[in-house]
Amino acid sequence: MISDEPKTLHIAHLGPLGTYAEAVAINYTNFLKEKAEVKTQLCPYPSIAETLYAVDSKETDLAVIPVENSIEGSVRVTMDTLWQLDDLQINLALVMPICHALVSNAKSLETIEKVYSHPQALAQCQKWLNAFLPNAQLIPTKSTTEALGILDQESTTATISSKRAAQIYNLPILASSINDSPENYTRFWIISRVDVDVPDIYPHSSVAKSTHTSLAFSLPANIPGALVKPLEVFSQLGINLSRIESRPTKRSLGEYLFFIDLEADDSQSEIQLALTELSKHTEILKVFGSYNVLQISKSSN
Ligand SMILES: O=C(O)C(=O)C[C@]1(C(=O)O)C=C[C@@H](O)C=C1
Repeated sequence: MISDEPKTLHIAHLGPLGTYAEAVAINYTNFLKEKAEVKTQLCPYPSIAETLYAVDSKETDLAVIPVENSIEGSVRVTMDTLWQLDDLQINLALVMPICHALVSNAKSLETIEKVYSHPQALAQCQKWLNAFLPNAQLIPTKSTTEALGILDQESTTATISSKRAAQIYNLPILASSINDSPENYTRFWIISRVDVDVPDIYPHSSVAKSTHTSLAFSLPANIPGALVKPLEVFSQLGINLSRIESRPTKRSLGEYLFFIDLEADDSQSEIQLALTELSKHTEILKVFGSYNVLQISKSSN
């Protein structure tokens, strides 16, 4: 018998409970419920790489992954893992305002000896940490919530987490808005396998056309001008780049992969032409697809 029950979409995100990635997944789930009447189940994973492996191995349909932060730049593990995997595509970008808090049972800042958090969060609060906790040991964790469980046993320990996480774990906030710039945003991508039909969150609107396309490539040879040729393809076709990042190929020192975001939709004829041209000047070319960008409101984390 064929069931009329809508399929439940499983969405992988960095856990445990209370991460920023989970807050983004909740927002995305609300969009899906409202616009496409889809059921979802959130699936926390212990690391960002594992959320991508979950989609790749068909354990989940989608993954929410952090890509880039306005203070600290790219999330390197995201780029490195995306490059390793094939057949994944970006469906949507969500930009989340990030407001960090210092969470601790300590009576005052003076008694704090250790601060745990995700390296991105520690880096986004460097100046504040130098100014207010110059002697504290900074300990990187896999997420901003991984160490929240130990705070009840350790009164000289703190974490950098969201206000929402402090509420979920019922823990006190010792200092709020501790990121070095109040304009702190992280861009996340919603990733699926290319063969998965992801519901359209704009079914009845005119916002159908995608605004961005992302891709990555390696170069055929490490010679002068090797990067100029691929970049010229975009300038000659009048396609604007909104981001370019390099990562080591991990094959030999000084060899790089390039990650590029374009302000265009890959169904446009210029982009089709650009991709054909680009394949002539690159060694491996991976196109992660076209998507729209949505802003999440400040009250969400
Ligand atoms: O640890 C979390 O809460 C995350 O969702 C990860 C992450 C990141 O990797 O950038 C997401 C947003 C913030 O920039 C800090 C950490």
